[in-house]
Amino acid sequence: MKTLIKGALVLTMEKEEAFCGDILIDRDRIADIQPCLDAEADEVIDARGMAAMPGLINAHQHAPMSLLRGFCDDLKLMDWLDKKMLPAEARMTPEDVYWGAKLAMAEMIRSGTTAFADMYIHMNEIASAVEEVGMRASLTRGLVFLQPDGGRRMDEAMDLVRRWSGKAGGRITTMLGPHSPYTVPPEPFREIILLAEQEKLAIHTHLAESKEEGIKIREKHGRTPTEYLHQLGLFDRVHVILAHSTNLSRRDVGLLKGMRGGACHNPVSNLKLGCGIAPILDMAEQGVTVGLGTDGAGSAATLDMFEEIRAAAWLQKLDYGDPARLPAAEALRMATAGSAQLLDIGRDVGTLKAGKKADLILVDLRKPHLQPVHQIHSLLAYCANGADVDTTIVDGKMLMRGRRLLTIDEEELLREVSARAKRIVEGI
Ligand SMILES: N[C@@H](CCSC[C@H]1O[C@@H](n2cnc3c(=O)[nH]cnc32)[C@H](O)[C@@H]1O)C(=O)O
Ligand SMILES: [Zn+2]
Repeated sequence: MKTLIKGALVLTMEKEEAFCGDILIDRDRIADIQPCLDAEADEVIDARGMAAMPGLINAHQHAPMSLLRGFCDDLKLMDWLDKKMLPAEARMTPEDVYWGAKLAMAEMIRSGTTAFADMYIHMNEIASAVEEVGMRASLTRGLVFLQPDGGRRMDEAMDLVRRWSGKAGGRITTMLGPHSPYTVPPEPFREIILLAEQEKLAIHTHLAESKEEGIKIREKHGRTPTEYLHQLGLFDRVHVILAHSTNLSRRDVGLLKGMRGGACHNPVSNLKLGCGIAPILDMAEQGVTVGLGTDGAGSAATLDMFEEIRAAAWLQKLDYGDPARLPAAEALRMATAGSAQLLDIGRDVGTLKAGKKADLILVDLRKPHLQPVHQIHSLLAYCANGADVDTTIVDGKMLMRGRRLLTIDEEELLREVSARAKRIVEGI
C-alpha cells in the first residue's frame, strides 16, 4: 500500500526551512520526501494549502482520566489527587478505563497527536484500545506504595511488560512507572530501578510537581525530590521520563546532567494547578532532553498539544522577560523530536525523513487565523489549534482524514462515556 501526499508545505523538523513538496509513504514507512515526486501510489492526497509535519507526541498522559475532565477543577494538587481523583479511580472498572482511553485517543487524533506515554491502571484495557485504534504508545502501570498490596501492582506492571512490549506491530512499548517521590519509598524505588536495569526497561515517573511535594520530601528524607531520586541512582542507571520537573533548584538541574531520557514539561497543567514554571531552558542547556505533554485531562483540561506548545513558549518568555526565549521552532521540536526521545522511539519517529515510520499530520492552513503564511513555524506554534488538523497518519495508516475519525465510532464512544463518567463520580 502506497500513499502519495502532494503539494504540502513540508516541515521535516530535520532541516530548519520548510519547503513545498511531496511525501511518499510505503506501508508503515516514509519512502521519500522531495519537492516533486512522480511515484505510483494506491492513494493520492491533495495537500495543497496544508502543512505536513511530524505527528505530535504527548510524553505524559493518564488517558482514561478524560472521564474525569472538569469534574473537580480549581483545587490544590494534593487535595485534587487524594480527595477526588483516587476515590474516583477506585471505582473505575476495566471497561471504564478502556472507554476512557478511547475518549482520550479520539481527542488526541483529532488534535494531531500520533503517540503518547501513559501511566495508569487496568493497562490491559488501555493496550487493547491502543491496538484497536492504531496510535503509538508507551504504556506503564502506575506504581504507588502507600499501603501493602501483596505485590499486586508489581505483578500487574510486569504482566503489562510481558504481554504487550512490541505488540500491535511494534506500536506499543512499555516502561515501569513508579508514580512519584512522595508515593514510592526508597526500598521499592530501588527495587524498581534494579528490575528496570535487568529487564532493559525505561522508567516513567512524576518529579517535583508542587511546592508541597518539596516540603513533604524534605520532612521525610531531608532532601529535595530531585536529590532523593538522584541518591537512588535513577539518573545514571536507566532511561527515564520525568514528568513536570517544575520545582527544581539550579543544583537539582545539575543532577540531571548526563541522564538518559529527560523531562516532560506539562505547562498547561502546571499553570492550571498553580505549580510553577519548570526550568526547561536550564535543563536543555545542561543537555537534558525536554519533551512536552498534557498530563491527564483531569488536570490539564484538554489534550490539545498545540496548547502545550504555545504555553511552553509563553511561560519561558514571561519567566525571563524576554520574547526571544524558546522560539517557535524550538517549542515545536520539543513536542515532536524531544518527546520522541523521551519515549525512546526517536530513531523511528519525531521528524519526517525517508526510512522513518510514517507518523505525520496535515494541518489545514486555509483559515483566516492561519493566513498569510510568512513564517510557518510561527503559525503552527502560536496560531494553530488541534481543530486545524485535517489528517492524522500513524504507522502509514490513516486514523483521521478530512476531520473524520476512521478507527473510532464517535457516536458509540460518546454514548458509552457519558453514562460511565456519571456513575464514577457520583457522590464524590
Ligand atoms: N492510583 C493507582 C496507581 C497510579 S496510576 C497514575 C496516577 O497518577 C495520578 N495523576 C494524574 N495526574 C497527576 C499529577 O499531575 N500528579 C500526580 N499524580 C497524578 C492519577 O490520578 C493516577 O492515580 C493505584 O492505586 O494503583
Ligand atoms: Zn501525571
